[in-house]
Amino acid sequence: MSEALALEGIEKTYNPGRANALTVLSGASFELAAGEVVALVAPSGAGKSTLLHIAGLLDSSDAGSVRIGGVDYTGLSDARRTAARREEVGFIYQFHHLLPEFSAVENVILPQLANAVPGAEARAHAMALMERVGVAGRANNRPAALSGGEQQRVAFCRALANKPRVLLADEPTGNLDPGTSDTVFSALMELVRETGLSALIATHNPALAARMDRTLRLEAGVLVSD
Ligand SMILES: Nc1ncnc2c1ncn2[C@@H]1O[C@H](COP(=O)(O)OP(=O)(O)OP(=O)(O)O)[C@@H](O)[C@H]1O
Repeated sequence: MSEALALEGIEKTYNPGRANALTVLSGASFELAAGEVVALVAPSGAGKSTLLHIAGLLDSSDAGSVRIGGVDYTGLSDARRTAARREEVGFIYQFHHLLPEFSAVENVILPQLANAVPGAEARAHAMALMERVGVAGRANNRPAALSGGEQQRVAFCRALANKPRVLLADEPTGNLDPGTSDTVFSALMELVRETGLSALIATHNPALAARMDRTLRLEAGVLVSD
């Protein structure tokens, strides 16, 4: 199976050399195969968000390497890393972070325009994604007019709009009540499976973790496979 994402020996210390220095990652390594969906589980504050930000090239590590699609981005220019982030990675956060002044469908179209997809094609793709997760009927509403579950479904569509190689999600349904979380998570999993996407999904919820292919635990700065 080919590799979608690989971390090797990732180290990260906040405030290095200071009295409040905090080592969060101390040699974290793992590989995500193409099409694999992996749960990332750890106690609060253990460093899940830090790890996801480094894996998605939003933050740099102090040591170690990040490969996406076989390309090692360690030490590459900010321009290369920014382009890879836009083309290869989709992010979903606990809160939707949709742009409030744009409609739901426009939020899904915008990242495609940044990748030079023609407008009509971007709109058709956005509507197809929104149809698949049951929010096409809300396409022309602004995020504030949508329910929490609908907002998060639109955020899934936005993350998948550029057909990324890797999806990174940080508690993607953590902000929703348990019932809504379950149905919205099912919609996400269907979308991920249909598109054959590789995903690393942080969750505190053991029932959601059990629905993924395997679980990685972040313990004392390293990743341990269950
Ligand atoms: N920019 C920063 N500067 C200093 N310390 C930070 C910074 N970002 C995170 N930390 C600290 O690093 C540790 C790991 O944070 P991180 O957000 O990665 O944890 P997490 O596992 O995602 O937590 P949670 O599950 O609560 O979201 C925490 O103790 C946090 O306070």
